[in-house]
Amino acid sequence: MLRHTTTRLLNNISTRNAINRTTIAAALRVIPTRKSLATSATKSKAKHDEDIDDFKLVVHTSADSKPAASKKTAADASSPGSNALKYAYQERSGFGTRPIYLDVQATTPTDPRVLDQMLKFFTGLYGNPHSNTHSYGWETNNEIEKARENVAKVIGANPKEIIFTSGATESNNMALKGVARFYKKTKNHIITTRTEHKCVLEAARAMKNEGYDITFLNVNEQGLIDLKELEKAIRPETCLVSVMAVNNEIGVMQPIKEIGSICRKHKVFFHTDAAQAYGKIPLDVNEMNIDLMSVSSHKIYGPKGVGAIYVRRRPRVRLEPIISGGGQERGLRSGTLSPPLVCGFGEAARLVREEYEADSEHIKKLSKKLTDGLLSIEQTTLNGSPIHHFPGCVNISFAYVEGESLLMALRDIALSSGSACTSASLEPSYVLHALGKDDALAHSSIRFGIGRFTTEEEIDYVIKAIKERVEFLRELSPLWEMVKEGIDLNSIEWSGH
Ligand SMILES: Cc1ncc(COP(=O)(O)O)c(C=O)c1O
Ligand code: FES
Repeated sequence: MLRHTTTRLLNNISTRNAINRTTIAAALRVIPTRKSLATSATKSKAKHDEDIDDFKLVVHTSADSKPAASKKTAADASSPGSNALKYAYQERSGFGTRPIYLDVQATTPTDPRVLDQMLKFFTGLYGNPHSNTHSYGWETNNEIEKARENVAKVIGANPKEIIFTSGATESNNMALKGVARFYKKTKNHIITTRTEHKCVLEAARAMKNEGYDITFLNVNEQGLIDLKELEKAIRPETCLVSVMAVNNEIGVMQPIKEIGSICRKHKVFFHTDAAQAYGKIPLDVNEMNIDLMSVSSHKIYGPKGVGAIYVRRRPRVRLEPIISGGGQERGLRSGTLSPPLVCGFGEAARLVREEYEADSEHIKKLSKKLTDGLLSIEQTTLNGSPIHHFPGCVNISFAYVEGESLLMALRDIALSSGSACTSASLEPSYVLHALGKDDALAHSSIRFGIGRFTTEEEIDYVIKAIKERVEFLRELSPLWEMVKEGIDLNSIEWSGH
């Protein structure tokens, strides 16, 4: 019955068949008809009807309610394209019109096949997987162990080395705090980098407050650490090196295998935050000498609120648990597991292996198209190494355009700047700063995330929309006017007030 509901929701896609990403993407969204758009425009109907033949891109955004506003906006500069989609999509899921989703580093949509696997745990299979005195417990536990195997296979690990957690944030905290606390009698030094995710930086800061010494490695202008600097930083009292595999803001891939061999040579444990890398780039814990790895389900089309930490058994890594209790998960993470989440994660992990080639090829192709399209706009730069780079994360600076204004003008595309506009703080991205970008450039940078369900039509639309809106915003900028006149802005002495 529930399976039927999901299936109906998915517009009769047989979720057991091999994936057809276009079919699934199309089932999740439908291009709005003129009629539906016309009814959504409540005000100035006459004006709207008049405009209906040259729809403004903005009418499909959250600004839908005021499509006929007289004030000229950046989006007014845009007009429908030829190859590109005419409009951002509308979802059929009952959540109204939505922008195109290009924020897959924040989270990915749940794959319908994952949801199908999860539903049975809310109905028949409700046993506690840790109950070992009856079949309710055994049957759920069997499913959990299948999930563990699927999660382990992606990185060449033994299933016994996988500990389920609530996500990569918890796993990162376990690695940094757990290892450091376990070895505190003899070791008190942790090495990490300046471009880690906040949860690693904050966990490191917490350990500093507990008296540990922390080295934050710098990165070069490409976003890469220097291996010699890493080797020099290792001391006899270093307990852990933690370096992320793929950066969430700029997609830069650190040389994980080389870092692993340096750490092994010096007998220091190596942890990597692979939240953005797991299932997306090749990772093998043995080949790369990785001792601990954090992964997250919702970055690979699985449910949110679940993840795992890989903890090597030989040579054994010891860590002090941060959650105490009934001793589940080898005593490292107490608490009853959530079977729907864990098994959804397991199915997502099975699918990333099965779809690896197709996903990688799809993402690479769309990424090239997007990058080429956006870099053809003058005065734009790709942030981070173009070579050591996961193509599904493209971060571009648009000089002389304020990031906030650009995001405002792009409300029909769900994007993130990784800077002030998307967070409560007013600081530009610390990651771009670490690469040596100045405030202005860091402020004009946008991250584009491409995933399994992104379509070529969406990319065509995005390229066109960005070109038009960057041009429009630059036309409003006195700085841009000066640049066009050939004035060297660095030669100007600005008067202070
Ligand atoms: C690199 C990185 N580490 C950790 C996390 C946190 O993952 P989770 O949401 O599973 O806690 C994220 C997610 O934003 C991430 O991108
Ligand atoms: S304040 Fe938003 S990008 Fe600078």
